[in-house]
Amino acid sequence: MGSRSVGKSSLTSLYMQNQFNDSYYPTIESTYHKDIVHDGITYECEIIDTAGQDEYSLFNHKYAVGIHGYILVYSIASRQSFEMIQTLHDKILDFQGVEKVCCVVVGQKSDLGGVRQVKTDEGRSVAQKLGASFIETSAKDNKNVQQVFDLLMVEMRKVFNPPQEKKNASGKSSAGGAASSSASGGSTGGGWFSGWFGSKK
Ligand SMILES: Nc1nc2c(ncn2[C@@H]2O[C@H](COP(=O)(O)OP(=O)(O)OP(=O)(O)O)[C@@H](O)[C@H]2O)c(=O)[nH]1
Repeated sequence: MGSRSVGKSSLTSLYMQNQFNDSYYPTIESTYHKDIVHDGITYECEIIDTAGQDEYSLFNHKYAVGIHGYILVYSIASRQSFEMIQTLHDKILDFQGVEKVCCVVVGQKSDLGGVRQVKTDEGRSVAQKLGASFIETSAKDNKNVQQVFDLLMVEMRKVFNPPQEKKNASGKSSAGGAASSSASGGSTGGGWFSGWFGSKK
């Protein structure tokens, strides 16, 4: 999610199809499916590329129900798009009725350093304030695109499918590896998140 033209579709299509398009076609909404392997577990993921938002856009309730994580994108060349990050995050919390969501804040178009309006540190500190991960990317230069989705997987795994504690021979607990999580899949408690974030294998 994020303001118009910050590069949400470009990030998604690069990640899904390894394609970048210089032309701009405003998105209505596109949904993609991908099996993502993270830490040895395959997750069936649904990725929704939304239309660009502004502060007056109505929040579509389907972006709150059954969604496990958010990629909030701004352009480093647009302060206005940066200011939308907090607004969007507030709307998400409001609609979900929770105090925290899994989130990655993305400063897109890092190739436009010459017309930068948002410093890297500003992006990082807003992400910190929201308890989110942070990364700057350039879809144009194919820089850090894969990492955006990896970071979100890390955030979501921590919350929805954490490695289980294992007892070792001495009886002491240690964090389990990937295999220990595979049986539980995404059903770590049911409720609103027991949708697609389930392990496949
Ligand atoms: N310089 C530069 N341009 C980019 C980058 N990513 C996308 N663009 C361009 O920015 C424009 C908008 O990109 P989109 O991916 O359509 O943006 P969007 O956020 O999906 O736009 P909406 O659908 O309106 O919300 C296009 O012309 C892209 O080619 C980037 O990393 N650097």
